[in-house]
Amino acid sequence: MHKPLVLILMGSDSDLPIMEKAADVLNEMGVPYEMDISSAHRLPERTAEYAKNARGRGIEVIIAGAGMAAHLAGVIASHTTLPVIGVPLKSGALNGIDALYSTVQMPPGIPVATVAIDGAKNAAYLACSILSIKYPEIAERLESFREKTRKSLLEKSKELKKL
Ligand SMILES: Nc1c(C(=O)O)ncn1[C@@H]1O[C@H](COP(=O)(O)O)[C@@H](O)[C@H]1O
Repeated sequence: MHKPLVLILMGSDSDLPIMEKAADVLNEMGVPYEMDISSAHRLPERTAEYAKNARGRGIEVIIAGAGMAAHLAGVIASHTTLPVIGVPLKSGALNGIDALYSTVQMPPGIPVATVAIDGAKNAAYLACSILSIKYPEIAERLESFREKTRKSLLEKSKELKKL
């Protein structure tokens, strides 16, 4: 069993249906990951420990997903210099706009690379891109995924023209 390179954290188990899409992509890409629930609001000490220990445990990228007042990714970024990818989640009365703003609007020096609302898949692809700098096999898998997407779209275009 390979040691996890990506840590996926989410603020609540209610975030799992979206956040497991990041796990699906990492599985497809053959990237070992670890996934857990940890809230900066409800479990502040544990969340800080997760972030502080991540690099020492061999984690290279962190993906953090949360809805509403989504401080999880930013708080994690404040405790580590690893790249942190934030996924604002659609939850609560404001449909994810609250989570988007609170994830993306970080003060200078503590960046969170923020993907779209519910963009868990792209968070995983971005994690793969970051890892591809060091791991040529991940770069190759990304290339072949892009090639597959390209071919499938061209095929669909051909089918459409037949109609
Ligand atoms: N934004 C945060 C944080 C945090 O930022 O630390 N912890 C939980 N939450 C979010 O609260 C929403 C409602 O959570 P519940 O469904 O557990 O009530 C979830 O989307 C979660 O990510």
